[in-house]
Amino acid sequence: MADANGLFVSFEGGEGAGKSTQIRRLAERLRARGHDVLVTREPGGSPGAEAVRHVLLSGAAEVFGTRMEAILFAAARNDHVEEVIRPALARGIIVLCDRFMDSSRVYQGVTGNLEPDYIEALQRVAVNGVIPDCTLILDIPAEVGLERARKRASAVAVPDRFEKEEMQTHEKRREAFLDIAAREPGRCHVIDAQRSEDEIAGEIAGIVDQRLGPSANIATETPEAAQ
Ligand SMILES: Nc1ncnc2c1ncn2[C@@H]1O[C@H](COP(=O)(O)OP(=O)(O)OP(=O)(O)O)[C@@H](O)[C@H]1O
Ligand SMILES: Cc1cn([C@H]2C[C@H](O)[C@@H](COP(=O)(O)O)O2)c(=O)[nH]c1=O
Repeated sequence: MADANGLFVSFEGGEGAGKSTQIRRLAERLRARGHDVLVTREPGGSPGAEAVRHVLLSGAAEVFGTRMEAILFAAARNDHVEEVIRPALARGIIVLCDRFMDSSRVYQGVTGNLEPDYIEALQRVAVNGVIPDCTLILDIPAEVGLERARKRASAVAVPDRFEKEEMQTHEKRREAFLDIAAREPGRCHVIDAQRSEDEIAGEIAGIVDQRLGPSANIATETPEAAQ
């Protein structure tokens, strides 16, 4: 479990599901309520892991075998955990992470055809006990998510090498995220990501407030603010 008083929330789902959008909105909401929030992402989130991200998402990684790729994702994750996430949680910070270990289970494990035992062993080393308290799986048909990602890419960036894969592969990933949610209902919440941004943000706010309990609204805990 996560350390000390912080809360560790990961966001998972296919390309263009709306993870970054919802992380931004949740961070704004939590900060407005007096919380200290860290927004981070994977692969990346620490200087070392960002360097690995650059390689993994570029054409250079096309010559890597799936095992090498999985090990690199795990190495980047361990650096991110030890350098950034664990220290933040120990200071009571709420950590919102765009993708985490479930992405490796799905992308390298299920669609990369790696044995579940191999992926799980790598994840144990990578996370070293730091498991999200709550994982929000943004669920959307692959076609809809990719269309969103394509529109965004034409405005800001080129698609990464994972976004270019077959539709069938993306659909298989959607099912794999749903399987994880079914196996770990205490940690995972499936969010229907085809709705409006406001509707999704409202549902996520409710889930996270519940996880935070009585401390959900620090800003209104002073007698003056409560009036
Ligand atoms: N609920 C929504 N309805 C319609 N469009 C949305 C919604 N949420 C996000 N978008 C738009 O879809 C695009 C993808 O959203 P976003 O970048 O948040 O997704 P993501 O899951 O982080 O994607 P990726 O995993 O590919 O980085 C953006 O242009 C965003 O503005
Ligand atoms: C953490 C993680 C990520 N991936 C893949 C999934 C995406 O296609 C990219 C990240 O791009 P994003 O725009 O930042 O979502 O990397 C993966 O294959 N395995 C992982 O563990």
